[in-house]
Amino acid sequence: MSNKYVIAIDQGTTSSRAIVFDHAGEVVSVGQKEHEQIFPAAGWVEHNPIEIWDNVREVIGTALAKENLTRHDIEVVGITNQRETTVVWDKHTGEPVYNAIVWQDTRTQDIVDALSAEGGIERYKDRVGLPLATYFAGTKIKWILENVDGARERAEAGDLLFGTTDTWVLWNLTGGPEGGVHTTDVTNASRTLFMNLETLQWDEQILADFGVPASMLPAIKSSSEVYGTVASNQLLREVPVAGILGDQQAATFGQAAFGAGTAKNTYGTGCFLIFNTGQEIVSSSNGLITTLAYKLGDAAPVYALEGSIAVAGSLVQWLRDNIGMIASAPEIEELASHVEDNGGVYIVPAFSGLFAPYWRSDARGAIVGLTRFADKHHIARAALESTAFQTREVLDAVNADAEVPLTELKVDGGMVANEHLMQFQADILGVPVVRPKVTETTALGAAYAAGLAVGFWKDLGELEANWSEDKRWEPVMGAEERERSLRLWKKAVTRTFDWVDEDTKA
Ligand SMILES: Nc1ncnc2c1ncn2[C@@H]1O[C@H](COP(=O)(O)OP(=O)(O)O)[C@@H](O)[C@H]1O
Ligand SMILES: O=P(O)(O)OC[C@H](O)CO
Repeated sequence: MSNKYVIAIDQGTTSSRAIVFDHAGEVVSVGQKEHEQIFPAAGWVEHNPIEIWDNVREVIGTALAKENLTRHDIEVVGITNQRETTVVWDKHTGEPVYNAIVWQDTRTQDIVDALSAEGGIERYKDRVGLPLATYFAGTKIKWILENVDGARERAEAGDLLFGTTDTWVLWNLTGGPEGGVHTTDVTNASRTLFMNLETLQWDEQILADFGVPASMLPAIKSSSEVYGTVASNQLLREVPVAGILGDQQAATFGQAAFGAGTAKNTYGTGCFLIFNTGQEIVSSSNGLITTLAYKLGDAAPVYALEGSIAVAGSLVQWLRDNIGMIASAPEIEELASHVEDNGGVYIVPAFSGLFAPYWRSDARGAIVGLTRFADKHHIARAALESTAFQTREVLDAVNADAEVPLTELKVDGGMVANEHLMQFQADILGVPVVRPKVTETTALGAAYAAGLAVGFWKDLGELEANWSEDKRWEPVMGAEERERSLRLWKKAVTRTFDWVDEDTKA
């Protein structure tokens, strides 16, 4: 081992981070910068890809500078990313043809409706593991081709490239128009609606149905191999880039959830529970999606079931930015602690419809159970509780699909700093919730994938040994109370259905 460290780039929904890790998996240095959330219309969410790339370069510089590191201290680069968020750009100039359309964006509902007219939303589920939904990248590519002037012609002429933000960062990092590597990994490819889960190749028939030219799509590689080296005009020049994992899969890897039957739940902008099913492709009968967990070089792929929850920490952001109820996200904990319970208030944050296990794009957010008694403390509490209830519903789905119930849940992500939420989560699940010492599991997972490819770490056993428990919350709520509040939550969920119709679209 010539160099001491691995750097991971975590291109997330709210910010980009660069984190330097040592061989023990400990954080050595962090650079982080938020980017603008652009909301051009109700249901539309965009990011500026140029801002994202500028921020990625800046946070790499910050992380190195803080500890006086240079590229010579860094063995390898790993990339992890918000998944599904779609960038289309000109391969000759590197100019995006449109802003990045973010995973939460619901503008492609008409495309989903048209495609599902034949075969319903599960039309492609057997092949790709996903229902047709606005969430996935394929619908967003189609929207860009149909709505950006000249995009279809340029794509058909072979001038445009598509990528999720892993690919956008990799292409720019490795030279952009001058030889940039146009590649993604199996985990990101599995979020497009275009990758066949068995062959791990793009499905030509689905591409034809969507009208998307194959020439736009990146090569699909494993999650852990050398894709290229950083270009000569970058700070990390000549360092190999050797790991890519979508952020939720990266967190699974960083939590050392390697065996079939292991799981983790990440509480960030959204909340995503991933359950490792090993080499088996399990099709859910309970509203989960089937996805890739990871693939290490030439080894067989590892699959997973996933419960995707669109809104978790972003509800806290919404209370901060749109309502002005709090000045910072952590303040919600103090506010919620003023009351013993939610006062009968439930918030169902169906801002982008509801993802797992409902997949109801016609749902929109609701606050129910309001009386003159309810105040901001109850609202704060209900906001936090909504994340815990949504997690309970996806855990129930996992347990129903897997038949062997999970006996504890490993957690990570920005919201797990919230002790109140973690206790309530254990109460509502009825199983312990366990937080590891390193909660930057997303970046750690990408670092691990990259480090394994170049021998910085030798095997999964070495990574497992790095994992250690920080804190555990045991359930204390009685079963009757748990089931009563769950019934009320489910009643609240039904109140959000059927909201989107011709009137709301007008
Ligand atoms: N103490 C807290 N209590 C509740 N929510 C929090 C707290 N701290 C951060 N958050 C929420 O966590 C999210 C940030 O988590 P992070 O894992 O960085 O997200 P992402 O990777 O999606 O960008 C934000 O949505 C924020 O509102
Ligand atoms: O940026 P995060 O952590 O909210 O993750 C976003 C997911 O990858 C979306 O599928």
